[in-house]
Amino acid sequence: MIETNVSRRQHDTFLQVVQSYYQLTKPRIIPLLLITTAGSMWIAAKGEVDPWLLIITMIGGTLAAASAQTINCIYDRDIDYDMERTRHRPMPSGKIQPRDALIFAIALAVLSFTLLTVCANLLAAFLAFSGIIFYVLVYTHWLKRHSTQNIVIGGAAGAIPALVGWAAVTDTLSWAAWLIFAIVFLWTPPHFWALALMIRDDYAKVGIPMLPVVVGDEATVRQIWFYTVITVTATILLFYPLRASGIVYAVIALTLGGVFVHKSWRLLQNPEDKTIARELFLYSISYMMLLCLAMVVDSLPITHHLVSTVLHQLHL
Ligand code: HEM
Ligand SMILES: CC(C)=CCC/C(C)=C/CC/C(C)=C/COP(=O)(O)OP(=O)(O)O
Repeated sequence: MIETNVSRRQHDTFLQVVQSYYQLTKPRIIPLLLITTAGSMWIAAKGEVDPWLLIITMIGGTLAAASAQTINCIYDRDIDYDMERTRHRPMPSGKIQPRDALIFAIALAVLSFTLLTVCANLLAAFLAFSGIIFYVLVYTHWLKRHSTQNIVIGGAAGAIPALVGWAAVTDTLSWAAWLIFAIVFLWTPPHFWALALMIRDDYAKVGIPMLPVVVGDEATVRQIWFYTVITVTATILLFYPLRASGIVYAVIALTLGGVFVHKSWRLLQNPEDKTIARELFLYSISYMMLLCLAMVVDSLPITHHLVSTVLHQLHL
């Protein structure tokens, strides 16, 4: 009886440790990073992605993003302890020691680099690795605590998975790859600042110069509006002039973009309204998810077939 209780306790402890390491990687953000990678891969492969390459790239991307987030958690453990939202993360709550977390992060980075090099290509591996370096050095170390442009410039790290996907398929980077990168890059300010409007006081408390803390709500929503409009404009360039995606993508991108611009416009009219800010933040996530899904669907051979049949029927 006593033995059973002891082993159950050990089992519980083991599970708790695994769970803490899992939380260290900020796992809820990773699926969307992978969706941008997938959108890029499908366009690069003209709708016919090698399933094995897809799985490898997803695993390699996950490991790289998890490594980057873990190092960010180590670096930010002081401010994470002071903020309500992040206080219960494994580092500030003392569940994991910084040294152990660093070993974990290095192991993840090495695994990611090795896997992508061996099973995809060196360019994809280097890009994923550069994502870790950029997120840690440029965003977390250099900009996050020192500039209101922290997430604009630092946001480039979050757009790198799109390049990883393209590189994994073609072993090169084209204009279309850079455009998908630009779309995620330009989308990041509306995504994050909408949230930052809601949690401004938390950031102010720890002295992080997020835009709403420094310039206030009105100036922030003007920036959100600007970036939303150019994000939506950028999405259309994939259809014309690049012609990397077709009409199905263009229609979906315009529809999703219209809603994005509308929500951003409402916020511009009501800068203090936290409900609208929250709506915009939540929509930004669905927007990116559906936009990438549209890239995938549009690239499929069956979609091309259906579109040409319809155009033929319409004598176009
Ligand atoms: C510098 C750039 C970015 C910053 C500062 C940022 C910041 C944040 C923050 C603070 C949250 C709330 C998370 C929480 O409550 O713990 C969040 C949520 C989220 N972010 Fe971002 N983000 C950035 C870029 C991205 C990118 C590039 C993606 C994916 C393409 C992304 C996807 C998400 C998702 C899916 C959520 C919702 C997670 C949930 O369900 O809780 N973010 N972001
Ligand atoms: C290819 C590759 C490895 C790319 C890495 C991309 C990456 C990890 C992007 C994450 C962006 C993000 C969610 C930042 C959170 O900011 P924060 O850390 O300031 O948020 P917090 O306030 O919740 O701590």
